[in-house]
Amino acid sequence: MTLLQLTDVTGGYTRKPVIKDLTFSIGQGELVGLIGLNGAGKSTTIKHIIGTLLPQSGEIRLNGVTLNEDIKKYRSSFSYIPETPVLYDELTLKEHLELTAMAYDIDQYTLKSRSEDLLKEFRMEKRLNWFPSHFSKGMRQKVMIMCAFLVNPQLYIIDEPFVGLDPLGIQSLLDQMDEKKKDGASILMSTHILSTAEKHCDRIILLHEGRVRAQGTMNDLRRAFNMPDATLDDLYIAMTKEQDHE
Ligand SMILES: Nc1ncnc2c1ncn2[C@@H]1O[C@H](COP(=O)(O)OP(=O)(O)OP(=O)(O)O)[C@@H](O)[C@H]1O
Repeated sequence: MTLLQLTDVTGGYTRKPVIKDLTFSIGQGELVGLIGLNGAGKSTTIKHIIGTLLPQSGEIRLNGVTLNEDIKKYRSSFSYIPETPVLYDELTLKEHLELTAMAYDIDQYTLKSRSEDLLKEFRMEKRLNWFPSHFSKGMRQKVMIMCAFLVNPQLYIIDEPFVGLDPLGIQSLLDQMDEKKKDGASILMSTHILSTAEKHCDRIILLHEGRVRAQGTMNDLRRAFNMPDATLDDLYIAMTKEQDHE
């Protein structure tokens, strides 16, 4: 079943569009990678999906509704992990988790049991009463990740999840993502770590200058580029060369 559907979405920050005629979908239980060069429009696409930017034309449906039709249903269907962590300086890690629970109507019992698992998984149990100013970059990222997983939504939207995490943190995140997928949740992640994307994504969307250059499984992409044995790195470089010819 389709959870997220973008249809001919054009949008950006000014009247000049950054993303153009984007059409793609994410099904239940799917991990989809959003891949493209710096400036290709990955973060801009994500901003449209989470509703901080509105499409100039086209439509985004999540769980069957657009943001305008049912803002509550739309918003509660996803959680978002931004590229740069956004934390409250005056709240401890524990308070960040509590605030998230409050915002999403998560009861105390669920908060406690989910938090315990996440704190252990991300090796943050001893830092519950710390403030963000004492966290390293990776730890700040982990706070955002834990808050997103605490919510247990149908769709996770993750912008550049692996930057700043140590190898254990990356493995924990991949494990969490795998577990959520098994429970039927969907994940959209943008990343430049192509080997990880190739290994873990069910489908990949290759964005090029704001348009979908190709999408599908690795085999679909290989066919689209006519490169039968290519890795995602090979395909990516081929796409870059297309740009150089223009
Ligand atoms: N706040 C903004 N206002 C105006 N233009 C912006 C803004 N943010 C990004 N852009 C422009 O939108 C285009 C796409 O940027 P975007 O951040 O979506 O790329 P990206 O694919 O996420 O890149 P990266 O891999 O570097 O994160 C770029 O040309 C960029 O200059």
